Amino acid sequence: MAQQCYEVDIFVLNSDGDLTPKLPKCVQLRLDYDPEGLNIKIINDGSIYMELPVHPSSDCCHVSSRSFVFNSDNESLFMKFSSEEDARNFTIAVTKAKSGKGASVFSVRTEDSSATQYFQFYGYLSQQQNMLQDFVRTYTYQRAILSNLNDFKDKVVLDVGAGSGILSFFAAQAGAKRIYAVEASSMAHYAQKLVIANNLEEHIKVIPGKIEEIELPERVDVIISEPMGYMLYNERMLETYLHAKKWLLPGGKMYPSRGDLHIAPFTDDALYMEQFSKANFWFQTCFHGVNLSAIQSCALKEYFRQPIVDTFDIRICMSKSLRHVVDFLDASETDLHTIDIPLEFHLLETGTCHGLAFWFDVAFTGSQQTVWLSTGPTEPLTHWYQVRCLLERPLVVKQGQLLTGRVLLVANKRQSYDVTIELCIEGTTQCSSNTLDLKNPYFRYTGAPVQPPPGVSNISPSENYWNQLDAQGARNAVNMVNGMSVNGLGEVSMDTTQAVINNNLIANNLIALVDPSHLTEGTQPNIVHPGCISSTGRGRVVASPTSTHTAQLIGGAISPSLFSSPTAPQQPLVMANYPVNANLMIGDYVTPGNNVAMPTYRQ
Ligand SMILES: C[S@@+](CC[C@H](N)C(=O)[O-])C[C@H]1O[C@@H](n2cnc3c(N)ncnc32)[C@H](O)[C@@H]1O
Repeated sequence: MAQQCYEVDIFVLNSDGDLTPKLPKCVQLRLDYDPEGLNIKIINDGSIYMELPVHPSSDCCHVSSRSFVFNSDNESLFMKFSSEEDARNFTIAVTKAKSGKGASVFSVRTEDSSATQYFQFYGYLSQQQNMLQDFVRTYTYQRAILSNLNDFKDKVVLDVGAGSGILSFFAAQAGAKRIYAVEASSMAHYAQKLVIANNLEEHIKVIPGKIEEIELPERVDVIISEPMGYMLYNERMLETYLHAKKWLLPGGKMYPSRGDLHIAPFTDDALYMEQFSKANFWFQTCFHGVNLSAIQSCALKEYFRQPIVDTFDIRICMSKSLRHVVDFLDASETDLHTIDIPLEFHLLETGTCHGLAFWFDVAFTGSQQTVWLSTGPTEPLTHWYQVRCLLERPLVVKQGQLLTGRVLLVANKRQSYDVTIELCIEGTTQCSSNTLDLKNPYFRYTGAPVQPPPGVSNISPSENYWNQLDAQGARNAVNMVNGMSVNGLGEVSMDTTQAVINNNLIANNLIALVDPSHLTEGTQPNIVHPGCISSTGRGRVVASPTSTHTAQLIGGAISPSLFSSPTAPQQPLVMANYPVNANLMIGDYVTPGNNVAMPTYRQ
């Protein structure tokens, strides 16, 4: 990590202009990058004696060709450098940190308070861990990179917003020659520690700082990043990602290469009533003797300004989703300041439209393979969930009608967007609109499995349930017949793994895929592909988000058929040893060694 160090003698300058040694001997001054500017660390005998943050209002200046004065809270420190050159370099760095603010694209578009809170958030290991433990996210990135070795082998890579450095490590695994891992939060220190501990200093260069403010020694072949926020655009980090293209060589690649925002009208009476009822608290005319009703309408506005972050059954969508595509190779950062998306939906059902649902997919278009990462409601849940924007006045619509309108996203200085949704029923005068604050979403996800919307059963659900159970019971009734496993449906299996899966996994209700090679009678299997239940509840277990290997979830466990399937992974990657009696629940997000708490930020 680029760091500047200087040998200095430090004195206290008193009000008469006299100097008294602060420390008996020469000490080291170290200049560390800080998200708000710079941090001067006084190092005495190898440990930090004092820290002096430098920001635009810091009171300091050079006083001769070899000295510098820094006024801290209660004293003036006089620093005497061992050479004029050191003093000059130190002064340049401090002056730049003091005045540099306001100069970069990032600082012009961001309020200081927002940036401080944002980078503090990403400076926490626990927050990086939450993202790392989003298995769908992390594994898909790894697959996208490792499936396209040609794009990485011996190439120079830039990791935009490297965080813990995980994507840089994936690029190193793919054989990249050099990787610049740029990270603006204090997480850069930890990334550097990981680089050293993994013996990759030759390949991964951690650069603390903002993409908009750092310099690289060369241009790069590939840019990798995970810049997506809620509803794709929240955080405005996509602009940072696009800004980074100033370092991309002609013909270079972007991972991801494209983002699709999906938008669909939805119906959800329960959600609408929930928000309405909360606001109705203010409708009381005698709350402890006080009439609150004068501000009920303001409360309603406030609640309806909050986008809802959670997941839902796709069947609440009243038409096919519309897709708004951003090509990261073509787009420029200013394209994302105002995003105006015209809408046209052909309604598939009659009912009440309560607003618009949003989710996004990104594609990694490599030269060997294209890999998709989806946050859609039909896919395994990620820490981005889905987002819904409610209308305060819902629209009653009929099947076959055309719903038109627009979504207008206007970027703000709080690293987010003001979202306006407008919907009109064609051929009528019925229109409704709302403006929401994406920076302040209502995080509604509880972990409870999603419910299908009422009224979608066309057969008797009770009978259907018992029929399925009967079939599964017969399937589980495995007997050995002439050395072969035969189940109650007469299905034959030569594969000993099936019996073990039946005996252990189904019995213990584990939702994860196991390495078949470890499945021998009586031993505990290694879990190699911890899966994630799709948001449709009893849907699929995904073997690997990038593969097509899926298994049906039957009675709370995976179907053994995955392992007899010709498409099953031949050599599954061993991710972790997982105790077979781990107490996972259906719908739990499964990662090695942990059940993930979903992050509450990315806002
Ligand atoms: C969503 S996290 C991704 C971290 C890591 N790449 C990963 O995939 O786990 C985004 C990271 O980008 C950093 N970041 C955001 N804006 C940045 C900027 N303008 N310059 C450098 N880093 C930035 C944040 O501090 C955060 O650590």
